[in-house]
Amino acid sequence: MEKNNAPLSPAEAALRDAAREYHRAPTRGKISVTPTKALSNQRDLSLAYSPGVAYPCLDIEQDPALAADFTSRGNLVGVITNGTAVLGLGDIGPLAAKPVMEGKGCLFKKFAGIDVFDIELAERDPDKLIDIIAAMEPTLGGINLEDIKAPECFYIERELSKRMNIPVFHDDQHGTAIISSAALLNGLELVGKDIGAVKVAVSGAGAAAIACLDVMVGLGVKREHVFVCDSRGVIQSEREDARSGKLDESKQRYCQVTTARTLADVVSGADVFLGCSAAGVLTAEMVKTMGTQPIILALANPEPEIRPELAKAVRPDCIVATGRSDYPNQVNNVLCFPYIFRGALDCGATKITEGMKLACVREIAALAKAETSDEVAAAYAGQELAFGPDYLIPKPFDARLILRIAPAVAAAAAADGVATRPVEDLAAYRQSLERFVYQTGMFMRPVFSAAKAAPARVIYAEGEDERVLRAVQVALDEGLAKPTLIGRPAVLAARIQRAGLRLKLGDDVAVIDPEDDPRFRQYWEAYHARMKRNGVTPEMAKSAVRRSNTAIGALAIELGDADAMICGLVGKFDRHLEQVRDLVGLAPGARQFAAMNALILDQMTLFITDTFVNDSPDAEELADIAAMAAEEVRRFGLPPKLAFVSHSMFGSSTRPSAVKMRRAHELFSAAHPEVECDGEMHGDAALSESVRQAFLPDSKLTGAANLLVLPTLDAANILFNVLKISASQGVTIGPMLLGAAKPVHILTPSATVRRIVNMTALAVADVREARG
Ligand SMILES: NC(=O)C1=CN([C@@H]2O[C@H](COP(=O)(O)OP(=O)(O)OC[C@H]3O[C@@H](n4cnc5c(N)ncnc54)[C@H](OP(=O)(O)O)[C@@H]3O)[C@@H](O)[C@H]2O)C=CC1
Ligand SMILES: CC(=O)C(=O)O
Ligand SMILES: [Mg+2]
Repeated sequence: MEKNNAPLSPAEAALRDAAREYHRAPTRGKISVTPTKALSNQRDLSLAYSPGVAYPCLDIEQDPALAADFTSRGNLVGVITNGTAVLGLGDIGPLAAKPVMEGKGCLFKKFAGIDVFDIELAERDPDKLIDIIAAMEPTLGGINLEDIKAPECFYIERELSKRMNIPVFHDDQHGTAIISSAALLNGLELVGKDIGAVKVAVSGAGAAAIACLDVMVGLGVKREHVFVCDSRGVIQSEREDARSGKLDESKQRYCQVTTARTLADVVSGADVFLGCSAAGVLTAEMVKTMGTQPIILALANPEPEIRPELAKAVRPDCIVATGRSDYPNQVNNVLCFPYIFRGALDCGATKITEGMKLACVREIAALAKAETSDEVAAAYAGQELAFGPDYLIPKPFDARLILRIAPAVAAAAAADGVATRPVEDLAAYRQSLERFVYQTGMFMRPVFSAAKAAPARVIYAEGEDERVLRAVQVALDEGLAKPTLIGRPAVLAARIQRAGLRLKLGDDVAVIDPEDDPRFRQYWEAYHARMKRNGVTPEMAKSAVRRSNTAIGALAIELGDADAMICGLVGKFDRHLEQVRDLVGLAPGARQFAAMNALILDQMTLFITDTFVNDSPDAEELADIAAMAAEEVRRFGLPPKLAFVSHSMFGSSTRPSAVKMRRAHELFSAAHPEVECDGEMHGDAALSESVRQAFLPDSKLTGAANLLVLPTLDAANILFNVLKISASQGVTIGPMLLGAAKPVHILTPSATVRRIVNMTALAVADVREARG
């Protein structure tokens, strides 16, 4: 990556701006510390702090193992750097490294539920660094060293592992080694080459490269087949530093007696290229000279040693992996570090052993060859996920990573004798890990993937709204949709310019001018044809089409000019619904419209219905609404789990609304026996299995419900808004309109750009689903 003041392409400039905005707003940075206990009265205060806190303190003094029960230490990892080798950006210092460390913290949390303190230390002296980090043992359950440069990192990690009684892991070394080794094993299997016979050319001799090589040699690569370059060329015996004995021991292990001097020399004839160095150092010319079906692991971040398209252009037979998420085969340590720590923390491991690392290699390599689960297929809809040159290793959003790696690591820790709390029942442990699978990180992924696989034509009724224009820009950049804006061209152009957007009217984006469009006649005639038996004259049809952009959008869908519509950013929900009801109508089999909203909260994702349409649906209507809502939940790759919620708990009340909810559950359950559901029940019972089981141990609903069916519109709408406002970090999706004959979503005036983008993706995914 170029430094910030270098000229950037428009796409790179857009990414830079988006990244700055993402880091700055709505809160500064990416991570915060949140209390997990109530602290709302005098008693809480005396428990959380003095005097009550003294008791767990004294208990821990007596028995240090109790710190795992009484504090958050057992789930807390320190991501620690001194900023000397930050991604491929180099020695940018600890302060500038902080966004990366916060980022690692987010990944730990989202993928494995692990809390992180990111700790950036202004200290370069290895011995002092060791002392500082070792002194943090009482605070942390594990240490993830990050972006500390070689060769110091080897010494630092070795000494800390010796001194500390908690897992210490240098992510850039071992995380990278684990993933790249899995990719190498699978790549060699695909090209049918023997690991003992392949020639490996390497760019980089730092933390990542040396660790990768050590594992690869352990797996069978012959050391004499390995040729390594650092920033000064090939590491070989004639080099001045080699002759004078100044070569670090880690490089010395790979020093060769050879006439090769440059990367080009060693790449020639190589079967494998491993790059953990710097952007663009491997040229297309060099790739041309590689052996048959070469495997190229170009892992420098964020810009790899070579872009896959350049390598493929000269060698279509090559297999390429990079550290980036925008190409196939993302070899990135994010596939490993959340899960190896999950397993290590859960069994109280005191070390990360070779056995635990090899367990990760095995699981990751095997996972790429395992049959793809429904969730993964949904998450990466439209992509080829069969083991092959473009699918060497699993994808980061593969939910099975945690389910497979963490138990394998815990088992290996027990086998190696480092587990202080060995996991007794691995099957039960694996099941307990499912709670992490459907959390926020994964949530919109299936919908976006489905949309990207087949971008459909989405029409936006409020095209002139700046939020819509910004969302459309994102939709275009992401390849989510082919947009049509309803709006006056001059106004649209002025607002696009004022917002500094790049979308081009008529080019990227179609336009319907509500004041002057050649299709006007066609549209009002269609309106009239549809409404003439509702007392609408041709003149009234003309005026209705002129007055309502939502009507224009609905007619555009009706006449085949668009596939889906987003509207509702201005005006009342019910006015938009009226147009949709009249002009789009109900889907075959649907008996009413309904609305559902989703909340992505820290601990869970919740869908709530009916938030906007039906005042007080009866039991039959609620059962129908629940069925439509459950279907929509599946669109997110989630198995729906329904709770019909009420003031009543499994018959504790006989008031009409309790009876209604009970009946709604019975009707739904009879029609959809395959879906997990129960009711009527309290809201807490819906989310807590233990509360529910105290009343009904054999409930058909397991774990937490993810879809709450509420008795009335008031209840649903109020619940949704209260949750929305009380969850500071919550993301909301919706309202999703259920029951319409075509994908139409009526948003609300409070919709943000992000919500419009999400709803665009959902509308496109709906189109895809409807087309089958
Ligand atoms: N995809 C992934 O998961 C990961 C990728 N990486 C990437 O690997 C790269 C190195 O990281 P790391 O090992 O932690 O950093 P280090 O600083 O420890 O090592 C960097 C190495 O790259 C060498 N190098 C620098 N420039 C060149 C060049 N032009 N040609 C050949 N070698 C060069 C350095 O040479 P010298 O020894 O002479 O200074 C050094 O050996 C980064 O780009 C990082 O983003 C790292 C970890 C994970
Ligand atoms: C991925 C990573 O840790 C790095 O590039 O440094
Ligand atoms: Mg790193």
